[in-house]
Amino acid sequence: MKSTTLKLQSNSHRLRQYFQLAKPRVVSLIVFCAVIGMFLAVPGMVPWRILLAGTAGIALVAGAAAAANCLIEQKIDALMARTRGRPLPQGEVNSIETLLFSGLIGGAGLFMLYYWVNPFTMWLTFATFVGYAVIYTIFLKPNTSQNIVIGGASGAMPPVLGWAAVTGDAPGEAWLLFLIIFVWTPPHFWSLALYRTKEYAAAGLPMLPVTHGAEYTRRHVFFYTVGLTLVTLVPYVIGMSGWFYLTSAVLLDTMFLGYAWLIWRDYSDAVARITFRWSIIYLALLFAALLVDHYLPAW
Ligand code: HEM
Ligand SMILES: CC(C)=CCC/C(C)=C/CC/C(C)=C/COP(=O)(O)OP(=O)(O)O
Repeated sequence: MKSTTLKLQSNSHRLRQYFQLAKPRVVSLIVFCAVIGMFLAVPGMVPWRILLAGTAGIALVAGAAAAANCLIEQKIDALMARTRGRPLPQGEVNSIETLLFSGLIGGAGLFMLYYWVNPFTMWLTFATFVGYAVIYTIFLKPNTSQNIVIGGASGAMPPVLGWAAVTGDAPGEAWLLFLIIFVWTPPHFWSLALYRTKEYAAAGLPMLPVTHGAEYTRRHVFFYTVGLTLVTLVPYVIGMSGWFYLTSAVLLDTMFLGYAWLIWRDYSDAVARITFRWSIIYLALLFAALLVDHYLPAW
């Protein structure tokens, strides 16, 4: 009896470790943005098969990409306080197990997308996987301070994937949502990098504050946030969204600009931490506003 309980406990511990490899918190916001892309693609309800298989497929492939990133970066992860506790540096799982896990869930996700959604979405999602797990993780991240700007393209793909899942197409509106996440990524990441510069330097990663200094990075956070503000107004300007979205975007942008201004002109690690946390809440609320606006009667 006691040994059965212990075995169950250790099984659930192992499951939790595998779950952690898939970076579940980041992936949940990615999936949220993809699902909103699905709803924005059509006037009425998204067909259930597309909603369920599309969501599960994109989540599985995003989780596989995150696990592949953990596999490739295990040595670097062991060097940084923020990432040291991950399952690979802790020895909770090994490289082969991680490879199998990533291949298995990624393969299952691609299969679902191909057969239950459409082949176009499967190929786009596969390209996104390669963009993050190979191009960003192996080539960009260790080699250029623009790593997250270029690599941000794969993180920005979810709304396009969602849109493609429903329509089999990727029109301009979907790419506008892509652009929002693309321009959001630098202030999101660089605010974290600013208060973790020493860790990145110790790990030998050429993140912007390591290569170009804090002042340069702080200015870039501010100007990217100005760019983000402008891009987030476009859905209203082109008639894709209405007043509810515009009001929400202006409020959210004002907060973000306020934090970004403080980062530039009155920096403290505490402000950078808050800005990083805010960037996540901001993106979730902005996409939620797009969704609510989509179903509100025209104002
Ligand atoms: C190249 C693009 C990106 C980079 C370099 C990046 C980097 C990071 C880093 C370093 C963290 C800290 C995780 C930690 O505390 O251990 C983080 C957290 C987070 N990121 Fe990003 N990110 C990117 C894109 C995205 C995208 C596209 C999304 C969602 C649409 C996203 C959502 C999140 C969320 C929700 C968290 C919080 C996770 C938590 O609380 O554990 N990120 N990001
Ligand atoms: C198929 C699909 C939708 C894929 C999505 C790709 C994906 C998981 C993008 C998220 C970006 C992300 C977790 C960046 C973390 O940066 P990092 O890896 O530099 O952070 P770390 O230092 O925490 O590992």
